[in-house]
Amino acid sequence: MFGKHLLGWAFNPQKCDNTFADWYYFCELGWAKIWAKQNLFLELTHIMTNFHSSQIPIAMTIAGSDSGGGAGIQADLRTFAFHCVHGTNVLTCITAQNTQGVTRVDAMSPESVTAQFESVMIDMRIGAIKTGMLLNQEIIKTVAKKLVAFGFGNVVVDPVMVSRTGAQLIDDEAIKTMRDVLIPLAAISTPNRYEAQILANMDIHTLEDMQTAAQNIYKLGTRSVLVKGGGMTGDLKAVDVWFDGDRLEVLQTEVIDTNHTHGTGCTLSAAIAANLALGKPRFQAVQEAKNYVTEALKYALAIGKGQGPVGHFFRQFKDEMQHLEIFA
Ligand SMILES: Nc1ncnc2c1ncn2[C@@H]1O[C@H](COP(=O)(O)OP(=O)(O)OP(=O)(O)O)[C@@H](O)[C@H]1O
Ligand SMILES: Cc1ncc(CO)c(N)n1
Repeated sequence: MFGKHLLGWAFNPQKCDNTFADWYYFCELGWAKIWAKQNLFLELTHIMTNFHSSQIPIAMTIAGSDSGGGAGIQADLRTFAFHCVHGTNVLTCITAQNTQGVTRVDAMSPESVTAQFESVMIDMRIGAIKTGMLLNQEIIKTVAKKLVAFGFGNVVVDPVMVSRTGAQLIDDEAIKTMRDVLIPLAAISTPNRYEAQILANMDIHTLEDMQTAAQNIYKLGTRSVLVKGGGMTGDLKAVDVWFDGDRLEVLQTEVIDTNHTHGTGCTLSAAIAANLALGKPRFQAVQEAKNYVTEALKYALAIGKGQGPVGHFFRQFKDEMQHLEIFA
């Protein structure tokens, strides 16, 4: 394309939109250089096309919008970008939300969810998908149906049902559908403490409880499960439990002393999906994602009157914004 453009310009300079640099190039360097430049463009176009089709990892988030920008698709897309993974998104609902809570939720129609999903899937090679807030039974069923129709198995299901503070976010019917229909399609499910209590049908207070819950949830059909500890107390806040039918692992990092934990769960599942899209094995994808969340928590942003979001782009913040004292 660039080559053709340059050729057109060379034969008819008035009709093409060229820069002064190109004009100078034409006058000063002569035809031989023009042809060299054209060939360089052709070469670059070739490289870009090849890069496009085979090397750029792509992930998808099927989730809700958070107007405050800390959780939901906003957190997911930032997380994908951090991992140099192109992010696509299927919007399920729009929340009016800030660092203090959610004041309104509007659901997208199942038809819209289907159209968004199909539009992306028929055009791009998606490496991994994560699901977040799916809100109601109809949307959960729609997503499950589409995953089956496209035979897509590399899915991280973050079963957003109960907030970390224990508030139920979706109705009982939707919870049942999540457990019976979507969790069995997951490569990895990532319930928080309260979601794990519902899915495993037990109370969770100790590390042993988290381990038992992980094993119970595995029986629902998910290929592996990570029970997250953010809703626990003390050191267990930074402990997650992994079970894949074979390995039972405890993943522990340091506890970060901050109130600004909004969107940790979204960020974790998006980072897992990004790592899967990068071709990493499941357990490694989870380990690296947990380390990413821990680092992002260290640079959590003290914005708003409530719980601020984690600092997804801590690498840039570390160097450029330290002096602003915005961190938790
Ligand atoms: N204070 C903390 N220090 C270190 N790690 C934490 C802390 N709080 C949460 N985490 C980690 O963050 C990840 C997300 O877990 P969490 O239980 O907070 O998910 P969630 O409740 O789904 O989050 P969300 O707030 O997005 O709903 C887990 O790996 C958890 O261990
Ligand atoms: C849109 C959205 N998805 C997920 C969560 C859970 O953190 C949230 N608060 N908001």
